Amino acid sequence: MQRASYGLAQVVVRELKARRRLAGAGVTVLAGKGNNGGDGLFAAALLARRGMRTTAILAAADVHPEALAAFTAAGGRTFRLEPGNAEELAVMCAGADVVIDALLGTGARGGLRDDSAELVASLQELRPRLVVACDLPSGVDANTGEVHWPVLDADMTVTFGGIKAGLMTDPGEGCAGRIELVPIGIEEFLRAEGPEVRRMTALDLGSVLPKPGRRAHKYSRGVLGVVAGSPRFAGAAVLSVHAAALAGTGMVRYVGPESAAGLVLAPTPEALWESEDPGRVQAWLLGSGVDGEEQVDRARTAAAAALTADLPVVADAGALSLLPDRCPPHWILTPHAGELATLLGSLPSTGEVAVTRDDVESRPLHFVRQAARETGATVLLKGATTLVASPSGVVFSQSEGTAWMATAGSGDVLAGVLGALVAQSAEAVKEDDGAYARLGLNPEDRWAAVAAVAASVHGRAGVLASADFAGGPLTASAIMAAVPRVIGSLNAEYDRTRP
Ligand SMILES: NC(=O)C1=CN([C@@H]2O[C@H](COP(=O)(O)OP(=O)(O)OC[C@H]3O[C@@H](n4cnc5c(N)ncnc54)[C@H](OP(=O)(O)O)[C@@H]3O)[C@@H](O)[C@H]2O)[C@@H](O)CC1
Ligand SMILES: [K+]
Repeated sequence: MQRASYGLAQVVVRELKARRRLAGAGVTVLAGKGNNGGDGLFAAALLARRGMRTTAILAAADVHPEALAAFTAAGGRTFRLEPGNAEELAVMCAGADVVIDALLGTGARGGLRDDSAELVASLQELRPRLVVACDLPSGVDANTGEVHWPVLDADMTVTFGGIKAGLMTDPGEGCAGRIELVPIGIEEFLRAEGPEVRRMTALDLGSVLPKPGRRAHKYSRGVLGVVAGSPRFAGAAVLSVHAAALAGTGMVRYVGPESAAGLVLAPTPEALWESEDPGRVQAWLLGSGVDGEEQVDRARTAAAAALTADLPVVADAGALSLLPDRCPPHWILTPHAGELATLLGSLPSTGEVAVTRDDVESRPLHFVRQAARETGATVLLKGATTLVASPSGVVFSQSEGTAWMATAGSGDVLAGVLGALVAQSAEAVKEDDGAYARLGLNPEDRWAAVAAVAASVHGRAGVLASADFAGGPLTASAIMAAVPRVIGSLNAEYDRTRP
């Protein structure tokens, strides 16, 4: 607890310094009855000893006694939250340079209640200057990221020992701001337990991104068959094929109507076109923009061929309705929240209970796991934070992108990047001592890692492309154009820093 509160106080000092508000700063801590409130009060005591004006709002009759004693001994003022004074206290809190939210931590059941809920709802409206959440924003479920409103949106969350699953999963992640991890000595234990939700670091990405050997040729580097687009939605095929080519696959074979093929080949003359059977491929990308009987038939034929030949498949958009009864883990589905709701509704186990887009957005971790478990496929759920679940329950969370990426065609680019990585990675995933095995993943969970790599590369490409425009808006084409630079810099960083 001392390490946690010391780490919290240090981060607050650093943050105030960066904002040039350190001298004589006003600090208010909202303290609940558990150890989270204790951490907040001990941290505020340290800040009081540095000369800051510290105030505690005590949200329970019996807060952590030692922490409260330390706080008052350091000169902190206390106010008790009582029926009827929440609004008045909220106005007072809003004037502070920093508000520390230490109402509820990992021991919470449900969300803020009664007066605490009223205080936080009022304070949220008043938009305090700087909010730092202690361990996690109060009201966010540490294990699932599900949120019991109201929650005070944090600018940053100082979390202890390990990054909780709920801070890597929306909607919780959306309330947490920047995450700062403070080690408290339990990290080895947590590592042994294995993380609930994983996140690929730049080093992880560099270790698994496919790199051609000296004797590589286009066939050895992975041939991707693509059934995408249609006369009506030709753009989806144009984008996914070009993105796949940029993400380093040896060759793309496009299967579709001649009218779409003309458009596809114009920006990507490297691709080959077949109206029907494309010959040998290492993987398939099915679905983006597939529409109309003929193109749906091509996607269905390719899906059946993939199943027979045991080839990996990326199933996007239209192909989500062409799945076999049971998919293998090397089928990677890429729905957004609305498509996942539809998919879940079509499964026998959930068909009785309608799942809506809102349900998926409120409980993405729950539903992505359910979809993977029940389809047998690896499921990548697109969103501000992209979650990837393997059928065994292993989950990756990647959140590198920017909100500007919520633009038409962005998902087609992701599908193309993922298709390219899948076509190139099929051999590496099978190796017992290869890069994926070194991540400590069982073979069936490695496809989720491949999908997480694609999500991360896509997100990083969006950020890089937006930076080219001083952080401005993006098109899908701009995201796509940045993909080779992202792959190049991740590989270079890995070569520079690998163990
Ligand atoms: N674990 C570790 O190794 C370390 C943990 N550390 C810290 O401890 C924190 C966890 O502390 P914690 O277990 O005391 O939980 P926390 O959330 O502060 O309080 C829960 C209490 O509040 C109550 N309560 C429950 N729900 C409620 C609700 N909805 N609304 C109102 N009240 C509610 C409930 O009491 P009850 O209602 O059952 O009487 C319960 O007693 C963790 O986040 C981190 O900050 C660090 O110091 C480093 C090491
Ligand atoms: K908290």
